[in-house]
Amino acid sequence: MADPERSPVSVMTELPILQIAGLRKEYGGFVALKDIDLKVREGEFFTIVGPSGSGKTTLIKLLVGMEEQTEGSIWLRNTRLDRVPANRRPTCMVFQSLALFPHRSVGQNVEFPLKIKGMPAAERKKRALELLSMFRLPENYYGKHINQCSGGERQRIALARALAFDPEILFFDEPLSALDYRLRKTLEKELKALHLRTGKTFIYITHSLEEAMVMSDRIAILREGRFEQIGPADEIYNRPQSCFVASFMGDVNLFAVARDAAGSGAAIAHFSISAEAAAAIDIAPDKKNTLMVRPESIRILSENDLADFITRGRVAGQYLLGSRTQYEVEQEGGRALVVEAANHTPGASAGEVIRLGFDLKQAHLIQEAVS
Ligand SMILES: Nc1ncnc2c1ncn2[C@@H]1O[C@H](COP(=O)(O)OP(=O)(O)OP(=O)(O)O)[C@@H](O)[C@H]1O
Repeated sequence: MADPERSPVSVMTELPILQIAGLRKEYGGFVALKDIDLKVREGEFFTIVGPSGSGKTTLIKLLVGMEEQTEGSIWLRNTRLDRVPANRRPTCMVFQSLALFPHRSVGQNVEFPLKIKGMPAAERKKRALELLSMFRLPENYYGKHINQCSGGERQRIALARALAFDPEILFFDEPLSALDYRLRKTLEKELKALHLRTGKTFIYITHSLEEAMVMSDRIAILREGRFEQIGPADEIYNRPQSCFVASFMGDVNLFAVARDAAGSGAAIAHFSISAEAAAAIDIAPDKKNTLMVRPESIRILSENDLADFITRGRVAGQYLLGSRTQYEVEQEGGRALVVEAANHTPGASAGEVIRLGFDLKQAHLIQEAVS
């Protein structure tokens, strides 16, 4: 039996900075987290994404010591982190609410962790100014009050204060969700740059996949208290292991795949399929087989264009997305397809019946256990 006092990875050559083994959390009889196993590498930007109620906040609370797990263990390198009291953990949390002291100056806020450590005043000020300049906040902000600062500036101050703790791991609980779109986009890039500059381990939670994709080395998708998939952003986007993950990562087309009438190849309702593609799809007979195609992989075809999968549909909606246009196309049988085309390619207009197609290499086969 495994020794609960020894890190389960102590034999590995590269020790993860954080390891979670068999974590479970129950509130009364309700299971909020189950079977959570995870290894995070030193210096990684790791993001946990999941819908509301999936258990993101619960997981972060266990990691920072605000809640106690029902089962399992949490390790910081070779130390049982879950046995260290919350105020002594070498981690720091950045909240959506930021938790800054509103009636204190910017300088006092940033210096707070340094004061706790007993750093002399002059040294504290020097370090606080360095941290402020790291976040492009000029020196005169040092004496400003928090309530004189904008939302974006407060966000930067909270980050400067978090770094002043010099934590081993920084945890972020949806820190950008209250900000407007432009500011969020700017701060996403800043956070990513900050991560590269500091080399610290960041563990970030969000319900926004877009945010996760921009910043993360790896993403974990949390569903009903369990990890559904963990991998680099492009793998989660292009090769999801379930329809849940595929749909969670933006617009997608999911087609049920069945055997064709001859029983030798694959068929999808209302699509004509090339013989090569039909034969190349390896249907698992005991699983639910679904072909996933992202909107940008479906092309609007002229009458002579070829593709592995071809169908027709009527344009029901048309939405400009900057340099691309998204079309909602109704196929025979009532199914709606989502198609995106660059604006410099031939488009279509509302009500028009168009020919559409995609190739097998742009599609991804999802095979899931039938529940
Ligand atoms: N203290 C508690 N007592 C009972 N149930 C709780 C408690 N805290 C959370 N839960 C439940 O656990 C589940 C997970 O909650 P959690 O807050 O971790 O989800 P979340 O993914 O962070 O959601 P959101 O994105 O809405 O913040 C939810 O069903 C929630 O109702």
